[in-house]
Formats: sequence, C-alpha cells, structure tokens
Amino acid sequence: MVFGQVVIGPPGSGKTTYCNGMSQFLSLIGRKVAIVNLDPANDALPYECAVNVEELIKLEDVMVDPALGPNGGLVYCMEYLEKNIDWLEAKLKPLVKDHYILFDFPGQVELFFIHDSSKNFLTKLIKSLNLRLVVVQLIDCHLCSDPGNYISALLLSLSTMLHMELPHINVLSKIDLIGSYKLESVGELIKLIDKSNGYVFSGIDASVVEYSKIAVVAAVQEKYMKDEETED
Ligand SMILES: Nc1nc2c(ncn2[C@@H]2O[C@H](COP(=O)(O)OP(=O)(O)OP(=O)(O)O)[C@@H](O)[C@H]2O)c(=O)[nH]1
Repeated sequence: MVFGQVVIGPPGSGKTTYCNGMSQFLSLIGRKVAIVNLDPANDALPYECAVNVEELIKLEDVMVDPALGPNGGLVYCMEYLEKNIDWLEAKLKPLVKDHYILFDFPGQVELFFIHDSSKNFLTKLIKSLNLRLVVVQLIDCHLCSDPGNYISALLLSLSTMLHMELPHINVLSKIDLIGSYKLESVGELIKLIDKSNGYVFSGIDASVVEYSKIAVVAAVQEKYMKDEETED
C-alpha cells in the first residue's frame, strides 16, 4: 500500500511551494518522498522531481501545435496524459515500493471539478498501484478577506471534493500574509454597517472626514495591540 497527496488549487495558490516544503518536512521526519510534477507548464521547479510530465508533454508545444490557448492546452495535456497513463504508471512503479508520493498538479481548477481526465487517470493509478491518496486543495487566505470570494472558494472546494471522490483537505495558504489584509477590523465593520443602513449617504462630506478618523484610530489601536503582544 502506497500513500500520497494530490496537491491542487487555483493558479498561484502555492502548490509547488507546498510540495517543496511538505517534502522537506516529511523527509525530516523520516519518510522517503517522491514529488511527481504533473504541471506541463511548471518551468522553474524549486524541488527535484522524481517524475516530470514535461518529459511526456509540454504546454508550450501544444500551444504551437495544435495551437491551443493556455486553458485549452492544459485540458489537452491532461487528456493526453490520461491516454498515455501507462507512461506514468511505469515511472511510478519503481517508486511506489518505498516512497510517499506528492503529485503537483496544474492550477486550472476546472480540471478538478468539471473535466474527467485527472479523476480518471488517478482512479486507474489507485487501482493498479494500490495507492491511498488524499486531495490537498490550497486556497489563498487572501480569499478570506472578502465574503464573496470566500463563499466561491468554499463552493469550489465542495464541487472538487464531490467530483474527485477522494478524501479532501482544504488548506489556507500564504497564512503569513493574513495580517496585511483588512480583516475584522472594527473600522471595516463600521463602513459595511454604514453602507447597509444608508448612514454613508446621509452626509457624504462628513463621512469622508469620519472615515479618515477611523483609519487613524485603527492604526493607533493596531500599534497598541502589537506593542501589548510584544510585551507579553
Ligand atoms: N508569502 C507567501 N508566499 C507564498 C507562499 N506559498 C507560495 N508563495 C508564493 O506564491 C507564488 C506562487 O507560488 P507557487 O508555489 O508557484 O504556486 P502554484 O500554485 O504552484 O502556482 P501555479 O503552478 O502557477 O498554479 C510564489 O511567488 C511563491 O513564492 C506562502 O506560504 N507565503
């Protein structure tokens, strides 16, 4: 039985960085890790990969012939991989004896909640190589700073989980940046409430002055809170 992770998520959500960090962490705790790059457009890999789909097909080639755009090209590459799954299976066979596998996938989310190729070839590999996989879906924590984006991220995760039919874990990535987004601040809450009950329209000039005061108070409070944290 072989264990591994299917790392997916929107473009730029941090999949490659995650695979790199996760493989280092797992190696440190004594697991033998192999990273499989399945992104045919992943040019600058920060990790050493055991298998690279670019040996089979490259996005830049299919953008020349059959002259597809980046999105269509990626769908084509995944369909091509599905048709040539024997290639991947042969590459994985020697690894699955003693490795933990990390699959680094492309960022086009439709490949995981609409198209069937990725799901189909993973299902074949699961059966033929006796894999135990979990989907790890990365979501940029920036999406938590806006209710609409947050809900669409949840819906995306739900659709992907239902489509892939695998154990599924959502990971908020880039959490180190969360402090730089406008979250839950009382100032933001007041602005939202003012818009909702119409206060903001009662005296436009007055509210501009008021909002500049809110910004100053918020900055002072944040500094005060940070100073308190440092003292603790
Ligand atoms: N601050 C911060 N930056 C990160 C983190 N993870 C990734 N990044 C940055 O985000 C950018 C995209 O990261 P990648 O790992 O290439 O993301 P990806 O999901 O593999 O990207 P695609 O393959 O293009 O879909 C890079 O500039 C990374 O350095 C993180 O945890 N914190």
